[in-house]
Amino acid sequence: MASLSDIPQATLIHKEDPYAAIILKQCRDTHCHFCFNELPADTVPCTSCSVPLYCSVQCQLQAGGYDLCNHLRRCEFPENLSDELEDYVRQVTSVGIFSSNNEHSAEHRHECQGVHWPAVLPSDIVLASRVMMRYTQQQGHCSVDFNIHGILDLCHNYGKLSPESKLELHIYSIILSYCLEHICELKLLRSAVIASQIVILLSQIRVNSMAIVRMKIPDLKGRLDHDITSTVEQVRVGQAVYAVGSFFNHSCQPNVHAYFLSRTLYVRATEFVATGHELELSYGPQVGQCACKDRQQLLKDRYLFICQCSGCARLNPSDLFISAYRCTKPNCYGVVLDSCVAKYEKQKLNNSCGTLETRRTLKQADMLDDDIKKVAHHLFRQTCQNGQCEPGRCWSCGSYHDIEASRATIVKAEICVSRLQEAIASNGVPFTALLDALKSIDILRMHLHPYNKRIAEVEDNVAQAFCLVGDLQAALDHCRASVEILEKLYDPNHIVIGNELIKLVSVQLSMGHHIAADDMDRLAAIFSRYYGSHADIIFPHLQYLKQRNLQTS
Ligand SMILES: C[S@@+](CC[C@H](N)C(=O)[O-])C[C@H]1O[C@@H](n2cnc3c(N)ncnc32)[C@H](O)[C@@H]1O
Repeated sequence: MASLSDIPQATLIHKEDPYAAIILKQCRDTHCHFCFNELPADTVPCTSCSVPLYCSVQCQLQAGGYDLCNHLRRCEFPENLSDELEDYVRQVTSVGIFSSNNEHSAEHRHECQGVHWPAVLPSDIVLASRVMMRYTQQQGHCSVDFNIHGILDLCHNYGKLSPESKLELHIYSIILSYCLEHICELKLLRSAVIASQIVILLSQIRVNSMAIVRMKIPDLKGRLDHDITSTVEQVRVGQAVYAVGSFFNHSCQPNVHAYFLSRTLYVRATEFVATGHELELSYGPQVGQCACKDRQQLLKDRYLFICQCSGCARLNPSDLFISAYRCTKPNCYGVVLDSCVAKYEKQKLNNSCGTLETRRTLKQADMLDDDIKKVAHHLFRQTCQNGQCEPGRCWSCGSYHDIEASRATIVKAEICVSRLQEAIASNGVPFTALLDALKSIDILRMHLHPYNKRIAEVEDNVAQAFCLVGDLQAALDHCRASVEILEKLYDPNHIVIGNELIKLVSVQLSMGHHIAADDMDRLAAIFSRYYGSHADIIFPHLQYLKQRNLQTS
């Protein structure tokens, strides 16, 4: 997926409804089975089987239960339909919701009649059935003798699956073809061939389906501002296949951001993208979130590919800092890496620039970030080859750091951090737990690089604890200390920084401080870069903070 023209930052570049979607099992009682929004108190069940719950009649109609579909196909309206609803039904049927070649298909229809597939079968298996049924509904016939894996024409990774996973797919394929033939009365011609094609469809769905997420934000009214220091959380509510959205590759430093309103996928450019450049979103891990080796491992385990994005291929400061130890020499900012991280980072250098000789001739120093020059000075010298960039050696001055001894000390310090986390979870923080955690931060800072992510995490925990005990000034100081580190690990305009700024701003408002217009503008700019005008819908607390700030001024 590459840009055909220059794309300005924050531009909405893609909007798409899913080809097929399904609610996750754990959300069946809490979220609408069609739009995936939270269910209101008055839920609307399916008219035929009462199993799926919807937030409104509109969603119920669009999902299309068996009876409803049959009535509407015959242009009859169920007797108990109100005038208002009848109007709505006329409207949706006239735009083709239940006609052939429709935009939305009646995705629940074939699962209605008490069969209840989504409660029994794994989500991706139900998704496969929905893909096939939608295709046959569009084609207007009830037999299948075609290229099932050609319906979506997406890539798959069947060849890379373990024998156990392959066997599992074959078993589910047989179950699915049996269900489609015997329950949905779908005629699967040449069923042995069809079963093997369903296997490929299933592996396509495993590679290409996306998790639909919602932001979990509590009602802020009546709560203290500093109560929202740790509240923004992404919750997976559904799984869906988007025919075009599936073509975006992954990058650990993405230039586009995907989010959802109802079940619609939105993709927005988070930076300027020049003509011809690849448009890449993140499937999960990102630079700044975890070390390169952990990102690679996660993508390999979950998606079975070795990530070749620019974030993993090129040296970047974040990957050097994120798990580094500090140099023993005072005032030296050099990174000290353990053997595993050092191996990865040196490999990147070799991949991008070849031999040391080439590196010198390429004037590598000009190509690298200033931060890298500061913390890994030896990358530009021959001494790197002679052991200065070995594990345990500072990559800037070459001093030796006993990593094993540091690890042992850190393990002890972490015990106090765990105690503090437990106290936060139980909403009661004893003073001694807080004091011990403060000592732990000092120990971490003595052994870890100043931009090591663990320090940011512990600073954040301590900020939360100070909020709970009501010492907001201390909370603010620790929150700032955490943000300062995160700004070194992520782009300063990354959404993660936006979320951290919300915490900072809300603590400041609780203290009665007025927030500088610059800070509010920065916050708004970050959120609109990722969510455009949808930011206020998805994050209602942004508006709340703006109003509170006006009241404070
Ligand atoms: C959802 S598809 C993306 C579109 C796919 N590249 C195509 O041409 O249809 C996901 C697959 O693309 C490949 N892929 C995506 N991002 C990648 C990356 N950063 N490095 C290597 N392979 C990647 C992997 O094979 C992965 O299983």
